[in-house]
Amino acid sequence: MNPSSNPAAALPDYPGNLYVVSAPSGAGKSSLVKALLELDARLMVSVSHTTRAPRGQEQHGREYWFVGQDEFQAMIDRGDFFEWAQVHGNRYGTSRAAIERRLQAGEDVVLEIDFQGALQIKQIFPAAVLIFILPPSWEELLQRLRRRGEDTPEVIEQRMINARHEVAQARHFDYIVVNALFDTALFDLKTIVHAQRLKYSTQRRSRPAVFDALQLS
Ligand SMILES: Nc1ncnc2c1ncn2[C@@H]1O[C@H](COP(=O)(O)OP(=O)(O)OP(=O)(O)O)[C@@H](O)[C@H]1O
Ligand SMILES: Nc1nc2c(ncn2[C@@H]2O[C@H](COP(=O)(O)O)[C@@H](O)[C@H]2O)c(=O)[nH]1
Repeated sequence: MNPSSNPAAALPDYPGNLYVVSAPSGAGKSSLVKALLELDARLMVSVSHTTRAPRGQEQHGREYWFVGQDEFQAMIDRGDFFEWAQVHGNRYGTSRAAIERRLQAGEDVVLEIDFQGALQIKQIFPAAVLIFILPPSWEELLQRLRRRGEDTPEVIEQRMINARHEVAQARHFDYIVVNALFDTALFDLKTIVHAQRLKYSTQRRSRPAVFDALQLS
C-alpha cells in the first residue's frame, strides 16, 4: 500500500465521471481501454507518472510521463498525486491537477492503475467506478505476457507471482470483467460505462435526455 501518501482530502461531487480499470499485468486492460476510447469520445484517459524506464515504442507524455526517482519523490512531497503506489518494483502515480480539472469540466476520465491506487481513490472519491479485468486463466495470462514480447522472463515471472495477490483484490471492486474474448469484454466495459453515466447523471445536475422524453421527475 502507498507508504507515505498525503492525507487525502475527500473530493467534491464533480460533474464528470471517474472510471478506474485495474488488472494483473497482461490481462489486457490497456488494449481494452484503448479500444473503449476509440468508441467513446466522451472518455479521456489520464497519463500517469512513473519511475519505470520506457519500453518498446512508448513515448514520454503518451503512455506515461517518465520521471526519475527524485522528481517522483518531489511530486509526492508537494502532494501532487491523487494516488500513487509501488508496483512491480517501480513507482506510479496519478497527477491530481489533471484529474480534478477534467472532472470539474464535466469530462469522464478513465484511470488504468493497479489495485492499490484504485482502493485509495475509492476512499477519497466514493463515486469512482472500480472495474477489475480478469484473464480467463493463469496459462492464458502467461501466454499474453510472453506474446507481448516486451518483458524479460524474470519480469514476466515476477508479474505472474504478483498477479496471484492482485486478483484476490477483485472482490473489492464494483465490477469484474473477464477478458477471454476481446470483443465480449469490450462490450461489457462499454455497458458498465454507459450504465453508470446514466445512473450518475440522474443524481446530479444534468438529466439524461430520455428522462425528459419519458417525462420522469
Ligand atoms: N482477449 C484477448 N485475447 C488475446 N490476447 C489479448 C486479449 N486482450 C489483450 N490481449 C493481448 O495481451 C497482451 C497484454 O495486453 P495489454 O498490454 O493490454 O495488458 P495490460 O493489462 O495493459 O498489461 P500491463 O499492466 O502490463 O500494461 C497484448 O499483447 C494484447 O494484445
Ligand atoms: N497505482 C497506480 N498504478 C499504476 C499507475 N499507472 C500504471 N499503473 C499500474 O502499474 C502496473 C504496471 O504497469 P506497466 O505499464 O509497467 O506494465 C499496471 O498494473 C498499471 O495499471 C498509476 O498512476 N498508479
